[in-house]
Amino acid sequence: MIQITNLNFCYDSKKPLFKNLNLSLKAGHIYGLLGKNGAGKSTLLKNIAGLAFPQSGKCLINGTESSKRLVSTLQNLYFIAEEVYVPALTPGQFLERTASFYPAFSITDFYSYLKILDIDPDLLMTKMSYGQQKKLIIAFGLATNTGVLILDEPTNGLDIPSKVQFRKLIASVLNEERCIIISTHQVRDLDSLIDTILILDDHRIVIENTVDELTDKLFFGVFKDLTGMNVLYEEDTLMGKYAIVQNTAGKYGKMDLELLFNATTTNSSKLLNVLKPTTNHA
Ligand SMILES: Nc1ncnc2c1ncn2[C@@H]1O[C@H](COP(=O)(O)OP(=O)(O)OP(=O)(O)O)[C@@H](O)[C@H]1O
Repeated sequence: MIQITNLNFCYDSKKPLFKNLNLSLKAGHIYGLLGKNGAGKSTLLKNIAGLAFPQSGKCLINGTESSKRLVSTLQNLYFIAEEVYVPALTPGQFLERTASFYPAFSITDFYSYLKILDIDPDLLMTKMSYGQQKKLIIAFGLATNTGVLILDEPTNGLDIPSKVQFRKLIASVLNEERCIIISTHQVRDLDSLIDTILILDDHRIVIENTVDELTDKLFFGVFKDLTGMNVLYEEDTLMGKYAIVQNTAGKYGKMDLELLFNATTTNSSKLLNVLKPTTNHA
């Protein structure tokens, strides 16, 4: 659905942000995009959405370059930026003016999402708190029913009950035709939701694996003794070593996204070598 090939992008020619970045995203998945501050997550999402333009390389959505900003592409794409800005309209007025840009928009879904997220449909959006504004835009984005839904740090500003509702809603709107990409630092908010992990580091995507692929190859756990194991990353804890080891025994374990992120962004070569054979760029 989304195909990025040899993407080169920089804001300042002396500081390239992406160097020949490649990525392939399919419908029917929820992708979690992780990376350190300044790694370029928001910029990558903007390139996908046709809001930033590559110096070279291509970003295709269903075979069309998103930088062309064709109506057919834009009406099938919704991008929720990290910072939301709202006009002085009620949700109903906002819907009347903008929903028609999205042919698959569902008014029923919109009001139902507002109810679930506890948003007053009659309140002026500018009179809402930041968290309420963000939830309103999320409700609108989900109701567009676009094939591509991009959310940049969606849980920032959401309280705990709203995060729970957000997770439920996202899981409920995924279908075989929809590709959802979520960038986040709040890994604990989303680790049960994301089915494929993307880690952006050092100008490229270093991890592009499903959670199943990762838990097949890696085992996450606390160990008293790591002798004889292929230790890929370890942190000291009071209970022993919290480590990622190569899963040679085919054991089933739960992935710890935070530990994976720390491993990838500190010293990743051993870990990446273990993942290499199954890294899927299809
Ligand atoms: N409009 C812009 N003009 C110039 N430089 C920019 C612009 N937007 C972002 N940058 C720079 O590009 C780099 C990547 O920024 P970006 O916001 O994409 O990173 P990020 O991974 O989303 O960061 P964070 O996790 O802090 O939100 C940063 O060094 C930032 O300063």
